[in-house]
Amino acid sequence: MRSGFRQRLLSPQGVVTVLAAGVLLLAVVLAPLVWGHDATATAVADRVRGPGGDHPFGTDDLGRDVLARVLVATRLSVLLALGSTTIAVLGGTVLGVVATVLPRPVRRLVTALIDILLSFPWLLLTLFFSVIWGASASGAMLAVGFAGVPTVARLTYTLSSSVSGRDYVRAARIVGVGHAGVIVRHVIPNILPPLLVNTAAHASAALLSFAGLSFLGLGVQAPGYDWGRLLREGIARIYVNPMAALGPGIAIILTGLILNSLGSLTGETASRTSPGPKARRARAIRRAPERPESAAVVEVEDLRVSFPGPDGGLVERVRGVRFSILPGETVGIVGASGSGKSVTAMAIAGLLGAEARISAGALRFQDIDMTSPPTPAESGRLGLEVAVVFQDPLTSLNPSLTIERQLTEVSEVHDRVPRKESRRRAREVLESVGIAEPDRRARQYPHELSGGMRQRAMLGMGLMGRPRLIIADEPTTALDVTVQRQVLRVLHEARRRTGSAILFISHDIALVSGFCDRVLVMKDGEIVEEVAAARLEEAGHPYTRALVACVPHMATDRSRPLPVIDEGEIAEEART
Ligand SMILES: Nc1ncnc2c1ncn2[C@@H]1O[C@H](COP(=O)(O)OP(=O)(O)OP(=O)(O)O)[C@@H](O)[C@H]1O
Repeated sequence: MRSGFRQRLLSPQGVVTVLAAGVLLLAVVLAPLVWGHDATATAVADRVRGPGGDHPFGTDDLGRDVLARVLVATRLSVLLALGSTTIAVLGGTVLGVVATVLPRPVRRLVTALIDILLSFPWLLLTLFFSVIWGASASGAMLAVGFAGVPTVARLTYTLSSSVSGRDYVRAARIVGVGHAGVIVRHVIPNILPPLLVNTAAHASAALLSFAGLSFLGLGVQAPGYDWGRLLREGIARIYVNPMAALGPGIAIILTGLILNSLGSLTGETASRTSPGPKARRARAIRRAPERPESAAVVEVEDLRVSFPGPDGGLVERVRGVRFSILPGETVGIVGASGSGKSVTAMAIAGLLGAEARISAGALRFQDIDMTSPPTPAESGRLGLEVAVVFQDPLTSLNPSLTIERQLTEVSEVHDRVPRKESRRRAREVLESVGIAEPDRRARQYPHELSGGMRQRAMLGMGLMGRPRLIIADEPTTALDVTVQRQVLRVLHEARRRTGSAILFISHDIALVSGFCDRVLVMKDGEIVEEVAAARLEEAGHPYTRALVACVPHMATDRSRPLPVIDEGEIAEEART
């Protein structure tokens, strides 16, 4: 993993970038000490000289060495650019990340404000702010910094919104990780690479803006000087000594290039490094009250889920769904894409976003009423007792955390299990889900595992708790048939060992009927039929019969095309 970074570092671009950054750093640190005297010593007899042996860039109108002044100005120019970049990046990142977890109306307000500010050109904003803070070095630093906040905030908001919709963030929420934990552990490590690249690009733009402000007389004031100020002084003498203007100009361009190259190098690095700070939080867990063994794990009565439609109204996607799941039972939901299978399952797990409007006669997991937001203790229990395995193994796991870290999160957050113990347990669980060499695999990142292993690792996350319900949302769709079987076997084994119930979602009625005890058939947001898996052939609803008819069997005539589901025919048949 890190060899990729080494390769990049050892590439011609990497070597040149590192050497150039080293020279720049030396200039920042040493130039004022080494050339400080030459930069300020006046020699009236030598004033306004062109480039020559003693003065490679010539002299200014007080006879001071221009090259020495350009070198000495490196410190102030770079530090001011970095200062304003820090303001922009810190302010923008905090605003962008926090905006993603704000309630919808406030979030809209904040993003609208960011968009309005973005519609003004950066330079215009900078000039506006520099008028507020006055023509000084610190005023210009604040102006350039604050003018950059909206750009960084927009980028951060877009990046973190896309990450916070990922399955592994949803999984972390199930585990009960709060907003701060999700941001620190899951969002920031995954938006860091593009942010770092952007920071470097921002630093080089800030350097330019600073030079611009000083050039206009709004930045660094005499007797101080940065490259922008030197440029301003040099322009006046450009026909006598072009190097007086070109010198600081070249310094600005070279430094901008170094910052940009560092950005791409660092961006690549960040995507391959392990996570940043580790937030740890444990919650008091209220143990589940004793319940009779036969009581349903899941109870759903007249569940309706709506989402805002394109015209602003609500569109009902799940309509009057009703079913229950007993302990240890395996229930399958089949149906066409968009029929509401996932929405139903996510409603049970409490994982629908804030935009979903849920109403139900009853929506209960164990004794937890899922129609209202869970209390902290209930969240803790949900984290331990509901396991979710999503369809896409690549988005199900956080790419910036090792497998072990993702598994131990559950027990550390909820069970206050010491790190060493939860690591031991993680290895046990990995072994139990059929992952060979659990020690080695635990230390790897998701991309180093095969698709089937990632699915099993995801199931392992659920098994780190005390699952009463495993929701498997199309867990095998992306896998080949052999791996599908392994994953199903592991699911089956997990159910046997833990006594957990399974809600298994799939398009594939053959798979569901082979794996589940009972099948719910969904169509257009409704359960049109509930049937024992063994009696699917006797299904009464035309849609179920059509689904079953599409599955080839030993007696299927292979010379003829498989039947196609005809919606019109089914509707007609259902009416009669
Ligand atoms: N957050 C959301 N906002 C708006 N509409 C949504 C949202 N989530 C789901 N829907 C809509 O609800 C309907 C049911 O979606 P759901 O994901 O449950 O389908 P599904 O049966 O699981 O399909 P698939 O098998 O393709 O995953 C779809 O029309 C989908 O577009």
